Amino acid sequence: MTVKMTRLRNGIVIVLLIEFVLALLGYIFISSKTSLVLATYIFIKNIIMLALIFYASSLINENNISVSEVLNDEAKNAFIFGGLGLIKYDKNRNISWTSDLFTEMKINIVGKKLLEWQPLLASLFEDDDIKVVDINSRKFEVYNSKESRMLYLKDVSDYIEISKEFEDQQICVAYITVDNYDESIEQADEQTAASIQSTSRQVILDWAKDNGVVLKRYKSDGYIAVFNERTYRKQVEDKFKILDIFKEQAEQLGQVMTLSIGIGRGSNILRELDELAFSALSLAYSRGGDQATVKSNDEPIRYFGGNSESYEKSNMIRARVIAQTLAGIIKKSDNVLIMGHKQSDFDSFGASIAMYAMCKAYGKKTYIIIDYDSLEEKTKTVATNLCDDERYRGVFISPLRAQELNMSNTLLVIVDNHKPSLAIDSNILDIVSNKVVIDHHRRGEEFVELPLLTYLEPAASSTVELIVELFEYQKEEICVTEREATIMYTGMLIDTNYFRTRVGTRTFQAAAKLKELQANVGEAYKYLEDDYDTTLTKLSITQTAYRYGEGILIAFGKLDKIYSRTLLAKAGNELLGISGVKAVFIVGKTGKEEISISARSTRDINVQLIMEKLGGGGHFSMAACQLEMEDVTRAINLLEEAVNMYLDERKSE
Ligand SMILES: Nc1ncnc2c1ncn2[C@@H]1O[C@H](COP(=O)(O)O[C@H]2[C@@H](O)[C@H](n3cnc4c(N)ncnc43)O[C@@H]2COP(=O)(O)O)[C@@H](O)[C@H]1O
Ligand SMILES: [Mn+2]
Repeated sequence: MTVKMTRLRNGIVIVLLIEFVLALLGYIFISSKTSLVLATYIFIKNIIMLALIFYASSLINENNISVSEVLNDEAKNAFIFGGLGLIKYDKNRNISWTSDLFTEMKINIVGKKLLEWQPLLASLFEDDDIKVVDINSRKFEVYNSKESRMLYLKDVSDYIEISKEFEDQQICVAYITVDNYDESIEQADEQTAASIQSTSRQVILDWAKDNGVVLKRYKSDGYIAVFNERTYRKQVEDKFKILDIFKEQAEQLGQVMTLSIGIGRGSNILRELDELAFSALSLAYSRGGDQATVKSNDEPIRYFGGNSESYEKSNMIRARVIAQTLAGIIKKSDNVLIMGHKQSDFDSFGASIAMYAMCKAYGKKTYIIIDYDSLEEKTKTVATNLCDDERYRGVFISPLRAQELNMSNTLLVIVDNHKPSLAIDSNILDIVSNKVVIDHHRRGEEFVELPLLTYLEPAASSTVELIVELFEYQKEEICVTEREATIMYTGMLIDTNYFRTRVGTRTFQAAAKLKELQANVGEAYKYLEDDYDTTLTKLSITQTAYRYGEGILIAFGKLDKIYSRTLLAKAGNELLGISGVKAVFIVGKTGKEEISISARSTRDINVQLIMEKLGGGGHFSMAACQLEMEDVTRAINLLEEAVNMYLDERKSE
C-alpha cells in the first residue's frame, strides 16, 4: 500500500470513530428512542465499513502495483539500470507481481508457478540463501525473503564473466620429462637415436603450439611449461591425451618411452607453483610415470593416465647411489630398527631379514619390529621357527619394546610400505627422527614424514628384489644363511605370483643372487603350500566367479564367513591364470565390519586406479582395498561402479 492510501484509510477510520462517539453522546444527553436507534445504526454501519476498509487494504497489499507507484519513477529507472528485479509470490508459490525489469526484458510470468518457470529456485525454499539462475541468457543472483514472499534478483552476468576470465588466466607451471629417454638413446644406433630425439621433441613442441603453451627445454629429456587455467582445463577435458599421443609415436619408433608431467596450480606465487609442479613430478615418477600429476594448494592431488605398467630401467646407477648413501647412513647410526607393514607377509618379512643382514655387516645392533598378532599365517610359522636360531636371539622385538629403546641416534628402516597407516606401528615413526624408506609400491598421498632417504621403485617386483640388489654395492661382505635366502626368495614368489607378473631382468638377477646364497627353491614352494581345507575354501570362492565386462571376473566369499586377506589374494591369483582374463576382483569379509577386495590384473588393466577409487591402492597389477561395512553385496555394487568408472574414463581417453 502506498503512504497516501494508508493516510486516507486512517483518516476514514478516525471519521467513522468520531461519528460513532457523537451518536453515542447524542443518545446519552437526549436519551430518546430515536437517538438510540440512530446510535445503533451508526455503530453497525461503522463496524461493517471498518471491516470493509481493512479487507480492502489487505487486498491492496497483495495485489499488483508497479514499483513506480510504490516508489517514484527515478527509483524504477534506477532498479532497471542496476539490473535489479523483484518478484512477489503468494503462499502457493504463484507469481503475483514482477517489477519493471521484467517488462523491460519482455518476460511476462505473472500468474505462473514460480518453480515451473525456474525449477532451480527450489533450493531457495530449502537451505540455500542465494542461487544463480539463467534468465534470457543472463545470469541473475536471486535472494528469497521468505517472510515477505519476495525474490530479489541482481544481474551478475558481467561480474561472472570477469571472474571467469580472471580464473581462466591464472598461471600453471608444469615439468614435463620423457621417461626412459636416455636408456632408449643409449641402446639405439645413430639414425634411430636421431629420430628419437627429433620425434620426442616435435611431439611436445606441437602440443605446446596447439595449446598456447610456453615451453622451454631445460635438459635433454625435460621441459618446463607455462600455461593458463583455460589450457589446463582443456587438458583435463581431453584426459591429457598428449600422454597417449607421445606413447604411440614412441611405439612407432620401436621405443618404450612415455611422459611424466607434474603440474602446479592454484597459487598466485610463481615460486610456489614451481615447487608444486616439481613435487607433482616426483609423485608421477614414483607412481611409475606415463601420467600427469596435478598439485594445487587447495584441492586434492589429481592423477591422469598411468595406463602402462612401470618398466624396468636398465641402468643400475640409481641402485648404486642409493646403496652407497644407505651404507653411509647405517654407519653413522648407533643402532637400527627395521619395520615392515601390518599383516607382514613374506616380502615384508623377507625384506626385513635382508636389511638385517646388511646392517649386521656394518656391525650395528639391529632389531626387527614384529607383531605376532598381525603376521600372515605362513610367514608367522617361518618367523616363529627363525626365533630359535642363535643369530636371532633378541632380534625380534614388539612395537612396545621398540618404543622403550634409547632412540637418540637410532635409524629406522621402513620396508615394503611407505604409508604410516600401513606400518606395523605408526607411533615409532613419530619417535625416531632418522628414517629410510625402501619400497616398491606406487606412491600414494600419505607418506612417512621427512625420511633421510627414500628408495621407491614401483618397477621392482618386490622389496626383497630392491634390497638384494643393494647387496652388490656394499663394501662389507653380507652373510646370509640358506634359510634367510629361502625366506627372501619366498617373498619374491609371492609378489610376482610365482614369477608370472611384474618380472624384469633385474628380478631374475636378484633371484639368481639368492640362489647363489643357497636359497632352497623347493622349500620356498613348501612354505606356501596350502592344506586341504584351505584349498577347498579357496575353490569355494573361485567357483562364484562371474564375468563383468570383457576379460573381467568378480568372485566373492560367503556373506557371513570371515576370510584372511591372503586367502582372497590367493583366489585372485588362481583366477588370473584363466586364459582371456585381464583382471579379477575377489570380495570377502575380513572382519566383523570390514570387507576387503583383492585385485589382480595382467598388463591391460590398472587395478591400482580402480582400488584407489574405493580408498585402497597397491600396484598396477596387484592392488586391494578395505571397506568399512558388513554387506558383501553392497561392496560388490561399489566395486562394479568403480570398474565402470575406470572403463568409461579409459574409453574417453
Ligand atoms: N588400503 C590399502 N591402501 C593401499 N594399498 C593397499 C591397501 N590394501 C592393500 N594394499 C596393497 O594392495 C596390494 C595387494 O594386496 P593383497 O592383500 O591383495 O595382496 C597382498 C597379500 O595379501 C598377498 N599375500 C601375502 N601372503 C600371501 C601368500 N602366502 N600367498 C598369496 N598371496 C599372499 O600378496 C600381496 C602382498 O603385497 P605386498 O604387501 O605389496 O608385498 C598390496 O601391495 C598391498 O600392499
Ligand atoms: Mn611387497
